[in-house]
Amino acid sequence: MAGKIGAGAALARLDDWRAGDGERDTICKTYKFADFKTAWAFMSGCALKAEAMDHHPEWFNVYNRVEVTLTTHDVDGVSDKDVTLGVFMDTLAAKLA
Ligand SMILES: C[C@H](O)[C@H](O)[C@H]1CNC2=NC(N)=NC(=O)C2=N1
Repeated sequence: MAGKIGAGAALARLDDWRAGDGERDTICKTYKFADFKTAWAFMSGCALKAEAMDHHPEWFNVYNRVEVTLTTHDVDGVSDKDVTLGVFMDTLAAKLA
């Protein structure tokens, strides 16, 4: 099981992510797409990756905006899995831009 690395270490390996503002150790990012169907395509691609990783995002979608929070419940904080999923999300978002 991947250990907790903490939001700070994760943010050093990601672009334009930020630490969550609650008590929990999390990282967050808001993506804005051209329209709803592009946002949905992003979420669909990420959902398949999340299932393959058995590691799932906490997210909110309204129209073309997707707000993502990543943390690893099993270690009660940010782990390498969150970095891996965050990199995947950034790569897919760039392709859909
Ligand atoms: C049993 C445990 O819930 C599963 O192994 C997976 C499911 N998806 C998950 N997603 C996230 N973000 N953190 C987890 O610890 C996690 N665990």
